[in-house]
Amino acid sequence: MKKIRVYEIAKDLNVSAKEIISELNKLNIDVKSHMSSIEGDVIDKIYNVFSKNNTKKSNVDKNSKNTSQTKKSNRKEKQTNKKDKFTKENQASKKDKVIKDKQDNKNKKFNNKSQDNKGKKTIVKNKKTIDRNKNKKINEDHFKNLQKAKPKHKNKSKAKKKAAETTNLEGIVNVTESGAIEIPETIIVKDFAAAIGVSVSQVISKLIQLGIMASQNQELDFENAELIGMEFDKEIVLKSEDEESMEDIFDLDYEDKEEDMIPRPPVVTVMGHVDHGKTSLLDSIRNTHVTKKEAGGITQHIGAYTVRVNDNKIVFLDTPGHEAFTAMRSRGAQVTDLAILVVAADDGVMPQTIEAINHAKAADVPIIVAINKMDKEGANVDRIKQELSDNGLVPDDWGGDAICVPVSARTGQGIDELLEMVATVAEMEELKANPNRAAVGTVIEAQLDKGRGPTATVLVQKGTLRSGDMVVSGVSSGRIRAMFDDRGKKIKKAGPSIPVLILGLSDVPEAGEFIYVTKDEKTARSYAEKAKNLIKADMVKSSSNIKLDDLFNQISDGTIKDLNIIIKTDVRGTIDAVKQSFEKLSNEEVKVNIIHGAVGGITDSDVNLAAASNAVIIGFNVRPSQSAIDLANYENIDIRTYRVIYDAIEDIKNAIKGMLAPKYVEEVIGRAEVRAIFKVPNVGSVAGIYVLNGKITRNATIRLIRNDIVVHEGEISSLRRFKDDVKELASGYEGGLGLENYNDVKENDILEAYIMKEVKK
Ligand SMILES: Nc1nc2c(ncn2[C@@H]2O[C@H](COP(=O)(O)OP(=O)(O)OP(=O)(O)O)[C@@H](O)[C@H]2O)c(=O)[nH]1
Repeated sequence: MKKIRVYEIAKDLNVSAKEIISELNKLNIDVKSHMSSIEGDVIDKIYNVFSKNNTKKSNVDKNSKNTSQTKKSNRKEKQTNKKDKFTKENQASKKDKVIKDKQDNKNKKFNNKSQDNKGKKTIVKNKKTIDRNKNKKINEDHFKNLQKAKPKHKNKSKAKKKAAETTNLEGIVNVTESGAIEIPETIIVKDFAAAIGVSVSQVISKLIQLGIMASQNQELDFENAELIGMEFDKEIVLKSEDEESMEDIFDLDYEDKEEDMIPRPPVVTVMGHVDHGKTSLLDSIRNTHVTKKEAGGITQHIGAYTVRVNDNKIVFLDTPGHEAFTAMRSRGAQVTDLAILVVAADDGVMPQTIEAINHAKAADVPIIVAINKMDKEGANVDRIKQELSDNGLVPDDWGGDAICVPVSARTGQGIDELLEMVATVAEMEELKANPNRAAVGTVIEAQLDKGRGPTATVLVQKGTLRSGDMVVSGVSSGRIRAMFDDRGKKIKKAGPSIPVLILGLSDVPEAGEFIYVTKDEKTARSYAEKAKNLIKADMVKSSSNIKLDDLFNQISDGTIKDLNIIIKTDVRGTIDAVKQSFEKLSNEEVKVNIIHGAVGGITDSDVNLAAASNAVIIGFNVRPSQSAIDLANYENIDIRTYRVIYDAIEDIKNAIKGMLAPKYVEEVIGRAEVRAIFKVPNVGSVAGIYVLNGKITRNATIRLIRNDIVVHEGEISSLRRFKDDVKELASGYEGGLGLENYNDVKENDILEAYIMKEVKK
């Protein structure tokens, strides 16, 4: 039988899930949350309660079946419904009132700048005729431009570029042969206004009439854009994805000629098991102290440092060591020319040592082993060499090709020799790059700095990066406002293999993402915009996947329970690390899914996603906005924030314990004797009791024992001491006790109180 979730009906009826639940409860139908589902005639009943017309209901039917209809026709239908709502908004029907009340409440609750929609609507109405005439003129001019820019020849990208020069919306908007305007899944309000050739304020006014408060820089989804388009008599269609790669379209990278290449410094990653001394080794090499400053004493972020050995430079990436950072570490190995594998001489080859060996091997990166903590008692080089051999890394003095150097980060023993080995191996690798070209690099780490905005550590790989260059990395673009080297010194340029911290990006880029210098601002912006739309489309896809049959069926079958998590962090690299750690907590009964991860504070849209997919939100070093907190309270969404990953893992572990089908055992907490019976009008019998042992609590279940036989079992309806309601009565006290739906209590009966206690697995 077809099932529909409460929130889906709420959405369709445009009322809150709470209202639906309360109506269902009135109908004696037991539903607990917006994720509960109802079926059969209950669906009809609830639609009747809300006096819904049949068209709407059949929409939900169709959506829930989700079979034959294409996405496009669904959209069309929804659009027609919305359009109806939109144009008939002044009719004071009951439904409209519900919608409006809800909207007003929402605005009051979640939008600090609550506005008087009514007033605005009147103004818009009066201006409507004038606006329409004005629009006509703007539209005609605009369309002339767009039509002019419409591709007339076969060379797609050239035509696109030309179109963009006129519309300044390259990569975002196109005009089809039939004159329809192609837009992506989401579009910025001001871009949309430009695309349809009306003023931004006109679009915003229409949005307000739809109950959407949006500024010119906010995003509009396709459905609303389509609706607004109709108001201006424009056909809006969804743009199909390009198959050409973004880098090709924007002409951002190319192969260098051999004769342009010159030697560059090696980039080295230090890897190894937790606490084997990676940070200490780098400290010893750089002679600074990093460990003390780190939260929880664990290296959380990738840093990069340049050191000088004789006349050569070596660049070190300080990759974090704990298992939680496996994903980041593997990224580190990909930009790396050489890996130093730290193995503590007193501890030996451990799981993460093996993992590190595999990462380096997969990336085809040579490994130098630093056998650390040689100053410690119990340091045993031969044992370590044996263990390395057992794991496919045969030391050179044992006939293999793995160079092993015994060191001590504490005393400095062997450090010079280690660096010399690095320089020698790097020389054999003949590492080269062309410094005279537009720079291409990789983002090693990125974060949101309170004072300076988005910052990124970039490892330049080709060309020379300069302060003032226009760059783009995924969705983030901007002109480099300032550039610093690894010692915090402001610099003007950086060549191949040099790590730099850059300021001036629009957003926090993703660690592991390429960063390109572009010829101008327009190219960078268009690239970033396109990347944003691609990601958004992916997110829409993946979030709707979560809501669909798969998950739903799995949960309702009871074959699997899912814990969905949304992660928000201050640093991009943490997302993958946390994702891995959390997903490892999955077991046979609970599956942990990270459904979304992003950098930045916890916003309303995170809460909405959590509500739609029944997820909890976990933040690292970020906080929810006030409106997200309000919305989360309203939607009953759990938001948890942490500073250290391990605390979060601990909490999730416990949450999982709670989610595992709990086992309960009965625990008797006390006994009382009935010494008198009182008849209370409108209430029934109340037993005057004396607590013999333990205690009687208000939430306990009572077993009524008469002559050693259980004659009744049930809940307590009242528990009093003198005239006051109490939560419990302790041993030796007297009081009054009423039993739910039971009046046949007799003197000398024994009341045994018990609770059901969960047994943790
Ligand atoms: N005796 C001795 N102790 C060392 C040496 N190197 C590191 N340690 C100690 O080992 C502990 C771990 O060192 P870290 O440098 O933090 O290890 P790590 O591998 O960077 O650890 P994570 O960042 O947590 O992965 C610290 O207490 C260091 O003082 C060494 O050569 N000799």
